[in-house]
Amino acid sequence: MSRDTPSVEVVNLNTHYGDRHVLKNVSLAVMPGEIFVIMGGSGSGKTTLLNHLLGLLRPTSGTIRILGRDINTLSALERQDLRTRMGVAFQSGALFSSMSVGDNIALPLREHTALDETTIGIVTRLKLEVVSLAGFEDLMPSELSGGMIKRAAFARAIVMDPRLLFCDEPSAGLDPVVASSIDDLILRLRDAMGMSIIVVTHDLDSTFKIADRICVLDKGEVLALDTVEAIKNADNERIQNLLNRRTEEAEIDPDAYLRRLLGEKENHHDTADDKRNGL
Ligand SMILES: Nc1ncnc2c1ncn2[C@@H]1O[C@H](COP(=O)(O)OP(=O)(O)OP(=O)(O)O)[C@@H](O)[C@H]1O
Repeated sequence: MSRDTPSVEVVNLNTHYGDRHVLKNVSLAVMPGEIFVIMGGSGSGKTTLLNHLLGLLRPTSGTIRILGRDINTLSALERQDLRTRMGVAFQSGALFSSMSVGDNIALPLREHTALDETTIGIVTRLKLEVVSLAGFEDLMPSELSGGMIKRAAFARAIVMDPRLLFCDEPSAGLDPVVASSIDDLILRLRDAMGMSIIVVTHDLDSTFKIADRICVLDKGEVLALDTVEAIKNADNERIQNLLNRRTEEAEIDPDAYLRRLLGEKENHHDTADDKRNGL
């Protein structure tokens, strides 16, 4: 495969759930070494598109080529071979709770390679080091923090040195500092391993930090596909609405929100009115 062959190429993809048309003529191409972010509001079709790229759904019409192969024409064996060149870091981490971190990460090597246990141990420890979890192989997933679980999921996703890495909502459920460190990890993985990385997210801060290009989905359509700068400066009203939604959310005062949820009244003791009223 040449450097000019897209790692992922989607042409005129259409999907229906029953009568519902959920992906409408979606076309895109992800180039080698590119971090490509699929973003959009809830229900815009991000997960459906990701599931297509992973070969988990069949489209109503359209073509999907992964690493140069049309995934809907592959035999079961060819499909399995292709899967070994794709890594997936799921939203929840999806580690097996009954296995140690090291065994979770070694699993793809044990299932898909003939490597001996010594080599598997070395590769596992190397990948843990890449995600800054060196020395954690004997812990159980329940002993890890949310951010560490995501890191371990990344270690497992890259253990076979994939050409293509998929990340589903990598920053979901993390506080901003930990989320930002996961963004740094994604950038570092791309720079160190040169793979294409496809990230599905609705986190705008993360998108703007890591993306080479952004595909904005809206109601199943590609609303825009461009660089960070171009998306930020787009004068399309629907894109601006998506970007502004973040601004509105960021303006919510978390303490006031919590007080409202608890049914507490606003505290007026320091207001000018209270002082005037002698309170
Ligand atoms: N299995 C299903 N059967 C029927 N409709 C579905 C199914 N899965 C998703 N949908 C619908 O398809 C549309 C796209 O859903 P999808 O989950 O791909 O969106 P999304 O962008 O990933 O949303 P979110 O960010 O909330 O996860 C939505 O209207 C959703 O209700």
